Amino acid sequence: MTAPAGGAVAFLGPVGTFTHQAVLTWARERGTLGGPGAGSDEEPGAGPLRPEPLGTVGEVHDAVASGAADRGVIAIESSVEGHVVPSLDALVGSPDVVAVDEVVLDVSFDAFVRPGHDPGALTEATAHPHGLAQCHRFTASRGLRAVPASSNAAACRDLAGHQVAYGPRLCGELYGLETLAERVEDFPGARTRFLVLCRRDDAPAVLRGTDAPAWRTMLAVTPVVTGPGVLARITAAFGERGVNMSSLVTRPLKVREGQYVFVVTLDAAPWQPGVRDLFDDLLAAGDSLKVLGAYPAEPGGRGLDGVLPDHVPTGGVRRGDDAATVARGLLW
Ligand SMILES: O=C(O)C(=O)Cc1ccccc1
Repeated sequence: MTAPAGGAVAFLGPVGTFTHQAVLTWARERGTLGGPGAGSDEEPGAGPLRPEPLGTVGEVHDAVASGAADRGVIAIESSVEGHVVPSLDALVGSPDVVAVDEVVLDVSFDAFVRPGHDPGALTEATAHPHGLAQCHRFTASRGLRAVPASSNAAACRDLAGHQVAYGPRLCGELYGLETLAERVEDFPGARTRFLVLCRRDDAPAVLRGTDAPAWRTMLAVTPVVTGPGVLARITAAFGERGVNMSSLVTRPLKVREGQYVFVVTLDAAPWQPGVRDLFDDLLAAGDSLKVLGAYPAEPGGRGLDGVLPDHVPTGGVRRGDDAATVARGLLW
């Protein structure tokens, strides 16, 4: 896929968010970059693709849906915190916007303070909710109160003298801040996946112009008739058609308690063998389906080595454990 020449790319701003870095990475990998906001990543002779910082993920969706932006980039999933729920719900709820590409970034947070701050007067830590969640230990060790911000860069830009902000290293320089500590995240090596959005009506042409060895599809499956075994029926259909499911997330339909949409990621494109048959099986069973995105799969794939015994939740039990351990893990 190439980035659209001359197009605006909307992202969660202000300048300096991780999402901004995702835009720059995507433009470098797939196409061209230039114009205001491109900063030091502007390449000589590159075409004028314009990063456009917006205030919220909702505004990014609206800009893409209305045509004000050619593409939008949103953070969708962290390897530590899981899905960015407002981004996921916006995609599930949008009739006009779909994902056509993916960018994955390493994410590390530095802790910033205002120059000249009183060290004894620091009472709050501020960042995007995912930033706060990923730096929980630092916040707790300093006895700070967590205050959510619309983005990590917004927290840095608007930092008050009694606050510590968590954000990308670049934000220190951008917003004239002092670095209190580097790499303050609880789990080093965290990665965040970002999706590149375009208008649903433009997606088939964009995807036809994309050459990739492997694909993923994000699909919303809503069983209209619920009852025992519904999820088993859906997962069995995947097995019967030989389509691998690499992620399954449940989100409430919001209109009525106890009703859910399943957001499934499958390791194939909608046009690949078996997938259309799978969709037909689910439609025949009465499910409502919506493809939320189709994009080239990250090289190497995910979880192919299996889950290491040390990495399963502590207190979980397995075949071969003694009876007392099993009884404790399963409660009886
Ligand atoms: O706030 C930011 O910098 C974002 O781009 C959203 C986000 C928050 C936490 C991890 C990755 C992206």
